[in-house]
Amino acid sequence: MWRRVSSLTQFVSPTKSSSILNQPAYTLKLWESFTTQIPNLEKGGTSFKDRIPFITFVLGGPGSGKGTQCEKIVETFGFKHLSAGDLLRQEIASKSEYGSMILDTIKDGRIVPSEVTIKLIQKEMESSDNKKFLIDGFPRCEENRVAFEQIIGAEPNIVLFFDCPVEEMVKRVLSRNQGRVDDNMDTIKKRLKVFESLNLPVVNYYAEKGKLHKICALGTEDEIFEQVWPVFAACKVSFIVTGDSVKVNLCDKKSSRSGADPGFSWELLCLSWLILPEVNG
Ligand SMILES: Nc1ncnc2c1ncn2[C@@H]1O[C@H](COP(=O)(O)OP(=O)(O)OP(=O)(O)O)[C@@H](O)[C@H]1O
Ligand SMILES: O=c1ccn([C@@H]2O[C@H](COP(=O)(O)O)[C@@H](O)[C@H]2O)c(=O)[nH]1
Ligand SMILES: [Mg+2]
Repeated sequence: MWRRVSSLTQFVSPTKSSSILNQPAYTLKLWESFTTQIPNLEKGGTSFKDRIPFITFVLGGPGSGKGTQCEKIVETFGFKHLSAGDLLRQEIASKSEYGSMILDTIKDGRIVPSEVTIKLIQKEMESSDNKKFLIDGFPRCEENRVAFEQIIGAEPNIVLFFDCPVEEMVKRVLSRNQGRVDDNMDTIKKRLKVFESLNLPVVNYYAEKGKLHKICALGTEDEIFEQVWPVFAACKVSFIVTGDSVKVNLCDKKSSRSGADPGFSWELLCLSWLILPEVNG
């Protein structure tokens, strides 16, 4: 038996709401893709295979902290992290047919052909049980973006953009010390040019579509995550169907955070009215 979740208004904070997530239709779709155990109402069960992926693109210049924040998002919200750069570096390490081309391209700060990168991302997405993906450092240009939509047949639900001053990015990359072939001044200059001329148009495209969440990438890692957290927190609600009742749990990490508000929970409100049939009368 389904029961309407009561007292949802306590979670609703309209003043903090994000424009895109305010739309009921979008919210419903977002919910379907974000929840890991959403009940399949028609079949009366949970269909993991049929779940729609929830895709987050994570964008920002070299050294802006994408990878660092992705680790925190994974830890807190259980996403699968797919760093396009890491996938390409794995190709180099495995000496695959594209390995030397990828190495030359990365050394020169250029962009690897879309088909190569997307094939690697696609393989990871298809083989993952997790359907919530953080795609880090991709798309790098408009051509990447269009090719992803065509090949994967999906658009991102959310786009994060880590906005960082150039001097800070250079400082971070030069002190990264991970032995990357592109962490040197010569390549950094090229990467920054590519970022400005090719990455930023993608960022602007998603801003115009209302999907962009711009994060100020200055500050400590924790301070930055304070801005990232609310973007996902409103979606992180798990359903536990137990017999004739439905429990809704807000993000379990909420109480451990200092001073941040989860933002809003229009999702919960919409769920109350749209998803859960009121069987109990
Ligand atoms: N908020 C921060 N303050 C200071 N240093 C940071 C911060 N966030 C990350 N770093 C450090 O900066 C370096 C670059 O961070 P990270 O690798 O996460 O960036 P990135 O955006 O993934 O870069 P790239 O695009 O080159 O892969 C790392 O050494 C990381 O430890
Ligand atoms: O989608 C992508 C992602 C990366 N590259 C190339 O790899 C390097 C390093 O990428 P990071 O995200 O900084 O790890 C990047 O400069 C490009 O040369 C790519 O071509 N396409
Ligand atoms: Mg990175």
